Amino acid sequence: MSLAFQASLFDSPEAEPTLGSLDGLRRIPLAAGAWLDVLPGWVSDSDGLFEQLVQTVPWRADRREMYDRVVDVPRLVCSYRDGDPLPDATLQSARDALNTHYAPDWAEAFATAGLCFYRNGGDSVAWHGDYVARDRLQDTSIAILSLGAPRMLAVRPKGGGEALRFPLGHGDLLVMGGSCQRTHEHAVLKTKKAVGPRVSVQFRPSYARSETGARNSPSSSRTQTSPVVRFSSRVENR
Ligand SMILES: O=C(O)CCC(=O)C(=O)O
Ligand SMILES: [Fe+2]
Repeated sequence: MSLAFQASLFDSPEAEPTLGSLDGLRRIPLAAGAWLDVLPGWVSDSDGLFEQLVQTVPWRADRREMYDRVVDVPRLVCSYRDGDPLPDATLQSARDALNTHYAPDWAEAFATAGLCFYRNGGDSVAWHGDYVARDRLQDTSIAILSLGAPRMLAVRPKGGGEALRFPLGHGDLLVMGGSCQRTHEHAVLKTKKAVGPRVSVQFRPSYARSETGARNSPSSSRTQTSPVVRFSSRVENR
């Protein structure tokens, strides 16, 4: 897979990724009990981590049924279930640190990891609330670690309202919490700007699922066959 990622100016080539303190998280309250926690630059020296994930994760190209046709999901994905070893020790440490930090607030630990690979500005995820979590009455937290080229994560209230846009850069952390999955939608929209590749790592409690609802483990996804995800409530390919 070719990589047009411009490595950070500050990473030394042999540097190991380092997790910063989560004490620096800043909370942004949204309407209706939703909130976001943001921490730019949580993971530093992460060029090697990014490149390793791009090269070694068994990325899968999903297809999904949209009304009467089957379309490509516009990004590559790989899902790690509760108990699956993660593809890099830093991701394990990141999930442990998040669980330690948030443990006093809720009982549902981050357990799974969904990885998305956005190859360029044409890759995207359409407006959605994460599967299962959006239909629950209880609050859910989902943490996103962004690596590689910056992309904008947009968040808006369900049913209309102003969209907030958060630039997620290399090593940045954003946690969606409270009622966010059921009262708000989020998206990484396509852009015509020339943007490099990006990997998003989403940590979720075990019941919550990514936008497509896909839950296959890496072992079941190593084949290059692309299962069709039957799920068509939104227009995906825009
Ligand atoms: O790319 C991201 O950071 C968000 C991905 C996402 O929302 C999803 O897969 O459910
Ligand atoms: Fe999502």
